[in-house]
Amino acid sequence: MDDGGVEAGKDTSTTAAWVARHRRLYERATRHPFTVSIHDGTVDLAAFRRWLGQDYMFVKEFVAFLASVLLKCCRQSEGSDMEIILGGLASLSDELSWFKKEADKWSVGLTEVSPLKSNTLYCRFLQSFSEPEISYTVAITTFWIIETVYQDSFALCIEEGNETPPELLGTCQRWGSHEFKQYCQSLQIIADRCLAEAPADVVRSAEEAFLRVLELEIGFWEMSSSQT
Ligand SMILES: Cc1ncc(CO)c(N)n1
Repeated sequence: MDDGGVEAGKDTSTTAAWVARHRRLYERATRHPFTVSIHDGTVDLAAFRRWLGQDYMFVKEFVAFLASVLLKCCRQSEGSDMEIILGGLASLSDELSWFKKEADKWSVGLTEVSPLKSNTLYCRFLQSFSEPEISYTVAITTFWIIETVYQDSFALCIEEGNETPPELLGTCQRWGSHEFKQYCQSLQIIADRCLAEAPADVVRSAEEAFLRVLELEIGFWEMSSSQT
């Protein structure tokens, strides 16, 4: 069987194998023209402001999603995963305050923002995780890839040689930092452990969710950068 050498083996984690196998889609999500334009310093600030307002709404829904991941964790997992997820949930409190401060800075009225189509679609996907039938393995894998797309996207914008506008560096640092990367890696370790123990149909569902997140993230960047 020719799998391009990216099938999960003893040395490769399942999630790493998926990133390799779906490299092009992964890069469309993490090297999108919108975030690349932040890195290049050519970003349309109207698009950035649109992203900010939409992402605030997304993060509020993400809180509920994470609460459902936490609940599944408490019900289905022993171990120390709970502390990591709880830490992530707690840091969203800080993040919501940050959004409000940032919105002030950019004169974005958060109360007047209504969700655009791609955001609504993404939020609906997040809401579907409140179903108890969706397993902890699928949920934690989804959580990992959602965070990782932002981590990878914004890490580019603070890499050496970036032309990122100084007033956007705080945003990029929030998700692009080494600390956030370590957090994503701890989620990846949990996801891989769960996937290694999961039956094949659960692994298949988790890979489908992984792909769906990449598509939704691309849609979210598209929505932010579109002129309408
Ligand atoms: C759309 C989107 N994806 C991922 C994250 C990371 O938390 C975010 N804030 N927004």
